[in-house]
Amino acid sequence: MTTFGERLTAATATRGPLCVGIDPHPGLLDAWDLPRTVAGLERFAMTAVEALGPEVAVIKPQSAFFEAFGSAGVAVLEKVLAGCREAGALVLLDAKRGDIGSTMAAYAAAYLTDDSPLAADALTVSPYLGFGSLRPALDAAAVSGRGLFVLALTSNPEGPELQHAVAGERSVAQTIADHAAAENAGASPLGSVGLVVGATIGRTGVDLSAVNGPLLAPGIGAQGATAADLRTVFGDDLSAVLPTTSREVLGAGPDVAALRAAARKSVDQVQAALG
Ligand SMILES: O=c1ccn([C@@H]2O[C@H](COP(=O)(O)O)[C@@H](O)[C@H]2O)c(=O)[nH]1
Repeated sequence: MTTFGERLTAATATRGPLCVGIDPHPGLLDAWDLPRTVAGLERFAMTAVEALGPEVAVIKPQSAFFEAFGSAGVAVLEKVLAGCREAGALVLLDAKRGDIGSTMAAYAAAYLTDDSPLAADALTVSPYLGFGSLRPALDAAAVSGRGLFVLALTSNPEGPELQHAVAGERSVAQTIADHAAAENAGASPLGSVGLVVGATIGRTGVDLSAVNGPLLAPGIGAQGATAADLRTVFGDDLSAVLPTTSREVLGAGPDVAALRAAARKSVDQVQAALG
């Protein structure tokens, strides 16, 4: 069994270090001249899969926009997950799950086990019920060769109030980074427990050097960060950075060739910034 860290390393080496999000915002459906219905959602999402699936290393569907349409929207999400897989892209489901351990076990069954229709290569999770509450997801991911991205320093302006707070001698974010490092210890070339660290946040003040896992960097484009900001945020830890952007690329649609061109432009920009 290959690990998520191994598959991610291979995918970014081949396709470049970029994740593109599928975020079917109502305004984007309008811009693509699609109805704000399940049919519009499906057309939007599957066009994005057709354009980006053969092109980028990782695709990140944002679960919220699918859940907003109820069970029919979740059925579209299932098609997106299968379509990304068929096209050769890794799929990171952005659902930011986090709960008490016994409920976390149910989330792990939903997203991190082979026979689930919602299984993804990796899942975003929230550690704010305590990192240890993620244990069922950590164990399920390890057993099935999947990955997790743990929220550490999020891209939104409200994040620092909680994430920079000092508890004991370390900031909350540093504690999360240290837990991830412990999970990834000894993994090569990269562990499968990543962190989310926003490209918008400036200098992190957090030592990420021991994490040994992928660092997902949202915030480029619509949230105001640029590829050039990655160097400021990550300093010497650029090698494991996986920038992710959604609206910046999706805004180029609905034309498939235009979406691909936008993704390629973003890959070139982040490759230049990461060196
Ligand atoms: O800290 C975080 C964690 C997750 N996100 C998600 O990434 C995308 C960003 O979309 P853009 O259109 O590129 O702004 C979205 O799905 C967020 O939920 C984040 O932005 N920041």
